[in-house]
Amino acid sequence: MPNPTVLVAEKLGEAGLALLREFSNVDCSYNLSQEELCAKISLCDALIVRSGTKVTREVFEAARSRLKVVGRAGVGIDNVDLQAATEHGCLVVNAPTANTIAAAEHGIALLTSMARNVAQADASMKAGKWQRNKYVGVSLVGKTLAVMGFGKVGSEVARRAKGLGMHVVAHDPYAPADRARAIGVELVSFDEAMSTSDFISLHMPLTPTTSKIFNDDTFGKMKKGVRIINVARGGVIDEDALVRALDNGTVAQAALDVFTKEPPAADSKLVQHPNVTVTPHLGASTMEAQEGVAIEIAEAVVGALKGELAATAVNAPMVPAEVLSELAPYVILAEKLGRLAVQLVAGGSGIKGVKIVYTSARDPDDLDTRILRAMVTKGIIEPISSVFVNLVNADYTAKQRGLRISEERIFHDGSAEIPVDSIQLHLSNVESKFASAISDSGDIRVEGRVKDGIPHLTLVGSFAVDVSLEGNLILCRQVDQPGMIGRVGNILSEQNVNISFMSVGRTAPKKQAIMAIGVDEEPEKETLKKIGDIPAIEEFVFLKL
Ligand SMILES: NC(=O)c1ccc[n+]([C@@H]2O[C@H](COP(=O)([O-])OP(=O)(O)OC[C@H]3O[C@@H](n4cnc5c(N)ncnc54)[C@H](O)[C@@H]3O)[C@@H](O)[C@H]2O)c1
Ligand SMILES: O=C(O)[C@H](O)COP(=O)(O)O
Repeated sequence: MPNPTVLVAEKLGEAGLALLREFSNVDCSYNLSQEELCAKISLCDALIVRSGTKVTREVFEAARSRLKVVGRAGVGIDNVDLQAATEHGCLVVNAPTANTIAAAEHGIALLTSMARNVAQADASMKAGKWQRNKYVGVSLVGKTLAVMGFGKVGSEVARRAKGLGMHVVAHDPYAPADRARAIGVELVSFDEAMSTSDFISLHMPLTPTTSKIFNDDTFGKMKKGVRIINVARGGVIDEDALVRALDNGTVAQAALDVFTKEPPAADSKLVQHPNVTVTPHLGASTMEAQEGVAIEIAEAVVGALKGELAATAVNAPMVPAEVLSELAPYVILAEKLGRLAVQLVAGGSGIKGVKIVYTSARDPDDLDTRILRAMVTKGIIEPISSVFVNLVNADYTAKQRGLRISEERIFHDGSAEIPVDSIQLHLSNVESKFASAISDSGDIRVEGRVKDGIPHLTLVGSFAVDVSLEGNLILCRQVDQPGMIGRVGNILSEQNVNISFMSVGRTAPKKQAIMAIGVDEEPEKETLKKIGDIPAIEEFVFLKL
């Protein structure tokens, strides 16, 4: 396999680039136009951007399924079309933590410099003036600051503002009250935050709900002479309404790091307003934050390219690293069971319903099965289509194909140290090319377990077997009689096919049995035919795992 290619479309810290280069070909091409990006992207396995690149549906379409991961070297993913990414099975990862402090510090820098007219006074002095009376500021101590969006950045801003002696309230419909209480911040309603605050600092993401949430109506609810800081996203403010509020004195000052359109027009009334302090989206731009972000995103992208499940996935379930490592062998088991089950289905017999049954000693809340369900889906769909299925698009792809996947948990009286005792797949309303795979309830049924970290097949239909799920598998149903293992073994060894495992499960001595044989190589058709010709063998199937 050639090394993957990573297109880095915006400036990234050296430490991140070095990590990427260890594993991939890195193409640093900055300031690409949309057309240039679309032209390049079909040659790339990963794309890394900051906030300056729009990763639109057009980009995903132009990638023609090669693009596996988009890494956003920062927090905000409003410049990436997540729906299009998901539909194309492209994972989007971000670097959510490394620039938090930088953004919070920039928020505080804007707050303090705005209150004391630092930028305006500096410009005035550089223009040769000495205007001490013009630039009298306002004090922060004892004033009320409303933090709108009490997430990572918002809570760090709150913590720092408390240190400046401010009274801090916060509004965030999703923030836990105990986190606010721990910092000494009161969570209040939107309207209360608007009407009681001297300073309002914005820290929410740009979403359809927050778009232009600060508009004529909300400025109308604010205390006259309020001061606003925005280091979140320009789009949360209706910028024309803010200019009106500044002009009529409702808003005394604003300090803005972010704009609806970046860069804003040179003659933007907002940027040029005398009561507005602006910076060109510098919140994350410290040496320390950029090195941290570069490393965070490079690790996430390399991990995703290696097929590891990302802990900072934006369009896939976020699964903590410790859960990922604990579930790793079960992830393999789930995919192999799916792969195996679909190969047992007779041609022309479309699969509609799949039930996944987990037996586990864990409390349902302690077992996150989303990855396992995604991997079963991958195992079922990939062998019968050209679609690339991963954690990102598994549910979407299943739905598109009319595949209903349900899950059931059965409590197993064992150790809760082990996340899953067994995984069973039931494929309903299908015929099987290996009749013995049909269980008493009429479904194709396979079951597996993890033993010593290795996935094993433990049940086919109603037959207990025990064979590790590696390489390829031959399943034979035979009349249980001595010498069968030797006969099949001889046929395979004649063609130099190495047998890795063998297991026989029978209903009763001398009755029917299922022989499961693990083989490293794929036997030729002629060899398989010879096995089928053994009189005691009633049916057999060759399965690729
Ligand atoms: N200027 C910069 O360079 C810079 C740097 C870092 C982050 N940011 C931006 O800052 C914002 C916050 O980043 P973060 O890392 O703290 O994200 P975060 O996800 O940790 O926090 C966002 C918070 O906003 C809350 N929220 C969502 N909808 C809300 C609403 N309608 N009203 C109030 N709160 C709402 C969420 O519950 C969450 O707690 C993002 O927009 C991010 O893109 C900008
Ligand atoms: O969302 C973010 O992380 C910040 O807005 C930083 O964006 P940037 O990487 O373009 O500086």
